[in-house]
Amino acid sequence: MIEIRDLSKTYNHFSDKVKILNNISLSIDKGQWCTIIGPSGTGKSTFLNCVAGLLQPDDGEIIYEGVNIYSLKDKVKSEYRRFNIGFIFQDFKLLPHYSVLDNVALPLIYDEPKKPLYTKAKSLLEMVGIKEQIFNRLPEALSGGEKQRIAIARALIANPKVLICDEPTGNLDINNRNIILDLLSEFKNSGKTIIMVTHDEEVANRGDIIYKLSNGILEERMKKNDAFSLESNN
Ligand SMILES: Nc1ncnc2c1ncn2[C@@H]1O[C@H](COP(=O)(O)OP(=O)(O)OP(=O)(O)O)[C@@H](O)[C@H]1O
Repeated sequence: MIEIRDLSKTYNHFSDKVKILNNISLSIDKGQWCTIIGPSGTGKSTFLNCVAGLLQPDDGEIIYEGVNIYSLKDKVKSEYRRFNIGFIFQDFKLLPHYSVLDNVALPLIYDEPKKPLYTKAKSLLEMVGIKEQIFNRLPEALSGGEKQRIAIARALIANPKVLICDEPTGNLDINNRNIILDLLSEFKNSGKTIIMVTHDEEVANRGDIIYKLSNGILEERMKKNDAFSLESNN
């Protein structure tokens, strides 16, 4: 279970202060797939970054199974995140000087023996539909969709309990999108938790619960067949 309590975040733009998240409280059950939608610039990535322990909120607590991550020292927090929380960034954040295979293996390079780690990395890459021919390429020689799938494989390498995804299918064609959605469904069915931001209605409807972020507040939305269209909300 993830408890988000009274989460607030303000950005400063010179003398202006803009409140992006306004006292958000939310519980996400273990094994739940929670989707967040909302117009561009409303703070969805900010919310995910705060929840993942990557961006210190101004106020509030983020509690993973009793662990308040912002009360941990930086090093302990990074370790906690590394083994419990997988994060798929909207802009992938692949390391430019490392190969596809190294990018996927790197999170655990100091923790696991190299041979089984690389075997696991290869099998994850195959699961997301990346062919062996590009395992040794650098990220600059990849398409957006390939980068996105590699970022997904990297997020899964440590077998995290929670996967936080910022538009994980935004660059994918329908076939690859469906491969990733099936993989995420499998992840969820094994008791893991997903928190995902998306602009794609079909992707949003794969979640158990949908929230819309606007004006700093999260509101629960009805799912497909309940007379709402994400188009009109974005
Ligand atoms: N580090 C920062 N400093 C100041 N303002 C920021 C910072 N990061 C984001 N913002 C602003 O905060 C607002 C929310 O940004 P955020 O990226 O969280 O939105 P979003 O809902 O994820 O957008 P999108 O759907 O376009 O990805 C935007 O107006 C953005 O310009």
